[in-house]
Amino acid sequence: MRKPDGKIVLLGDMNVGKTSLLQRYMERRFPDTVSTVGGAFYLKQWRSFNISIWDTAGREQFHGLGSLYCRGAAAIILTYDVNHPQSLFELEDRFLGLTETANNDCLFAIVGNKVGLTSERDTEGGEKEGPASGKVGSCVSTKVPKQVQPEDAVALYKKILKYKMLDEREMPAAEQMCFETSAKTGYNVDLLFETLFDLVVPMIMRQRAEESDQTVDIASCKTPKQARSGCCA
Ligand SMILES: Nc1nc2c(ncn2[C@@H]2O[C@H](COP(=O)(O)OP(=O)(O)OP(=O)(O)O)[C@@H](O)[C@H]2O)c(=O)[nH]1
Ligand SMILES: [Mg+2]
Repeated sequence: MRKPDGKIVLLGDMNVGKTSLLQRYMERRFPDTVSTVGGAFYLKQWRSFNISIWDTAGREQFHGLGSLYCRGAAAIILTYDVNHPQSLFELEDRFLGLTETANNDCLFAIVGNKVGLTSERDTEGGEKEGPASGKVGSCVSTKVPKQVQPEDAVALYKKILKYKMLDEREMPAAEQMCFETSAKTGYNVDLLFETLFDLVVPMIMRQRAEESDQTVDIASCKTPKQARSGCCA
């Protein structure tokens, strides 16, 4: 298998929908998930480049692995659940510190997943409590009001650039890098991943160009003996 040319890592609290987002994008479906153990990756070919996309476990017990997965990352997707403000706070408190091992010019996307989440309420207006409640009746779906607003994500993005001492003028704008998604319906999921691929590809090309500048072409190098002229050559 060819070594990936670039790496993108999904980070965020358990249950925010990291695995679901990745499966929605790569497999075009929204299957039942189980909480991730450790990490796993998909390979995506984008133009002529191979990009690995890493899914990580949000569970506290796997926290220590996060910085290993972030090593050499070109982009990190910090994921939260728009219905759980705590999951946004956790990004700053618990997950940002794991990104120290990423590339110096690593990009950050802030993703609020589960937009348009609905809860089923019966016609009396009470919230459906699931099969155990024993309630029977006609149900209507109502949208759960979002608990986290896009401005909160934008504020976090700007804070991250400051924390990383990255120049805001040289980085993609917050509006380009903050997304609201639904892994369930697919809303904005392609946009998220493909925006990142398009940003990561020039980084890979730049890195390659820098590496080839530093490479010494042994064949074209003359040994001191060959280079010398005169009677002893
Ligand atoms: N309604 C709705 N549910 C979602 C969405 N995304 C994920 N879920 C549900 O949220 C739960 C958790 O999703 P996962 O993708 O497993 O979450 P995770 O972030 O990978 O969790 P860990 O692996 O434990 O870190 C599952 O029951 C999903 O079906 C979404 O966009 N909308
Ligand atoms: Mg998972």
